Amino acid sequence: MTEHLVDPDVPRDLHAFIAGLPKAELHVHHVGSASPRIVSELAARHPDSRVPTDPEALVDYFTFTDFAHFIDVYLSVVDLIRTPEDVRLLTYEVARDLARQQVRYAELTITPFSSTRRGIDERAFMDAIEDARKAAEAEFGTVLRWCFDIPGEAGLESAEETARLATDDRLRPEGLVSFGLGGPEIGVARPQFKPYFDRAIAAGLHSVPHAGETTGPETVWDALTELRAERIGHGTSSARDPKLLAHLAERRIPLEVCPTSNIATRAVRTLDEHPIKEFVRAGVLVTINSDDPPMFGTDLNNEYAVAARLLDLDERGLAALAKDGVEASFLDAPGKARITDEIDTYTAAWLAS
Ligand SMILES: Nc1ncnc2c1ncn2[C@@H]1O[C@H](CCC(=O)c2cccc(C(=O)O)c2)[C@@H](O)[C@H]1O
Ligand SMILES: [Zn+2]
Repeated sequence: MTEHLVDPDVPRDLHAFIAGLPKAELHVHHVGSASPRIVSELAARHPDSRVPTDPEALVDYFTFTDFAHFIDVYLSVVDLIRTPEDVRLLTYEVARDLARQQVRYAELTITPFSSTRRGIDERAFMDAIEDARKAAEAEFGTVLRWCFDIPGEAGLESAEETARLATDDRLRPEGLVSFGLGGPEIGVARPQFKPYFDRAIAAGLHSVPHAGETTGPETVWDALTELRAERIGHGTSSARDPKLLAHLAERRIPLEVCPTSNIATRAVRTLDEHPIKEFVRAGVLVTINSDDPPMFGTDLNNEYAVAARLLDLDERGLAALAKDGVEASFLDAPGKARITDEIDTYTAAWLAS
């Protein structure tokens, strides 16, 4: 258990239960998962960068005044990833961190446009992530899948490039399962990305845009109707629209909730004001995720502890939440059954001990 992440309002044995609970992570960004050790190693390699090399100094560097500041800092870390070997190392180390938390399956959001526009060869980029994915599965037992997201603020050029990389049979990596849209939402209307989502969906990819993180519920409606979203990244502002909540519940469209992220980017003021309780009350399928864990001083286990506190969950409630994450994933049925059975076996043994 990472000591600084022990929530004093959550019993220690519940933290221990969470630490051993098999889990799925559905909303976590590739570069945003770089540990302080990796970030400082890359920063030392590239002394022209403004990113601090001292892991202690990173805590201050990763304190954000608002969402725009977060994206600015995020891009300074993106700037540190310059070679295919940087990409491979990052991906492999992210898998190691996930495996340590008993994450059995993760859909990692990758922004290939940010790397190819910075000069990394597209073929070498795909080979690097696939090589890391296969090594991680063989060595840690954690299954990784990819979501390629459009960095919406970078414009339609980035949408075109992301759709091309995701749908070209010669480039598209085997681990790719979904297509997303990230970055700031203000001034970046979702409907303009419809043709790119149409292409990705026609190529067999699932639609998982961010929506309603920093703008209102109308953005979530746009993601549903225009981008045919099957899950919503964050969807925080959905709580302001009862019709939308009813729609999400009825259609079983999961929300990828990342509570600590919403506080760190100042999308929500405090954890106690987080709308997760409203989502559950409305019958919406809630999944718990970490978004950019080291940048937000969290990890997936801590997000489960936060959820336990906000939703007043015991071991059975946490196991149900973990199973909802598996259910909402894009794993095949046997893969889902395997993790769900593991969760049940683990929970029964814990409660019997
Ligand atoms: N909570 C989050 N909510 C939303 N997105 C999040 C979140 N966490 C991480 N991201 C990531 O932020 C990036 C944004 C990148 C971006 O806007 C941009 C704009 C202009 C140029 C370039 C460039 O690369 O040159 C990039 C995306 O990669 C996205 O995956
Ligand atoms: Zn995100």
